[in-house]
Amino acid sequence: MNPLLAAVRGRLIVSCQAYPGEPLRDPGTMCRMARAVAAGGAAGIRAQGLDDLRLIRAALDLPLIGLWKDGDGGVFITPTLEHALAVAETGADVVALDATGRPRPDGRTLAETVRAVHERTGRLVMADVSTYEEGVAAAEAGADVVGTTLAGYTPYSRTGPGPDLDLVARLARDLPVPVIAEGRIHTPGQAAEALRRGAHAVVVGTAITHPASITRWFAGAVADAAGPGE
Ligand SMILES: CC(=O)N[C@H](C=O)[C@@H](O)[C@H](O)[C@H](O)COP(=O)(O)O
Repeated sequence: MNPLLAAVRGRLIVSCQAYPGEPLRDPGTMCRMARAVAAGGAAGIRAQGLDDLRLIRAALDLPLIGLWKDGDGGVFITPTLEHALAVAETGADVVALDATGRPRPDGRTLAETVRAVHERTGRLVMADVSTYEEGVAAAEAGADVVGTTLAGYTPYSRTGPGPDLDLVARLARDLPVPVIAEGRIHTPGQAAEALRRGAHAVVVGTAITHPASITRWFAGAVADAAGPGE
């Protein structure tokens, strides 16, 4: 197994991302976030945006999964080969990209994109998928690792409040490449369960690095407990 993938086996990877318009949307801030989660035991970092990736790469030696979100509908996670090459250029070890069955904006197939990333950069490719069929196709297309990142985020995939651990288990059972559980893992128990269901590693983002969401969870619970006011 590739040493980078071996290094994250059975471990937690933390996604450090802030969204457009948010107060923490700043490469220096995300770099500090990455250092903070590394201090807490993260075995790898997943991050978005070329500036964030460059800073995090310079600050940390941990395996780094990079992506570039562009656009907000359809294929937006590292949507084209140009985006993927730019992510590789930052020094990220793994290029994460949309590997759903939807047409890619540059007209390339997933297999063509994966091959070009391998040949031109030598980086690993993480295929972000939303269904079992997409996971199988991504492995056939040459992806080095498959993530359940987009489960619940395509119009045709199962949506639920929690992670799709059945999808993790089925992919882990059938694919010849490691499967990373990612998406809506909100508790340590869910992260542990993902590993028990066969995941190679677990990516957690929101529940660790997105204070607005975490605050909303707590504020909602407190408001529910308080009940209707006077
Ligand atoms: C669907 C999409 O755009 N996912 C993104 C992919 O990088 C991030 O916004 C997520 O935070 C990440 O996947 C981790 O998941 P969660 O934050 O649920 O732990």
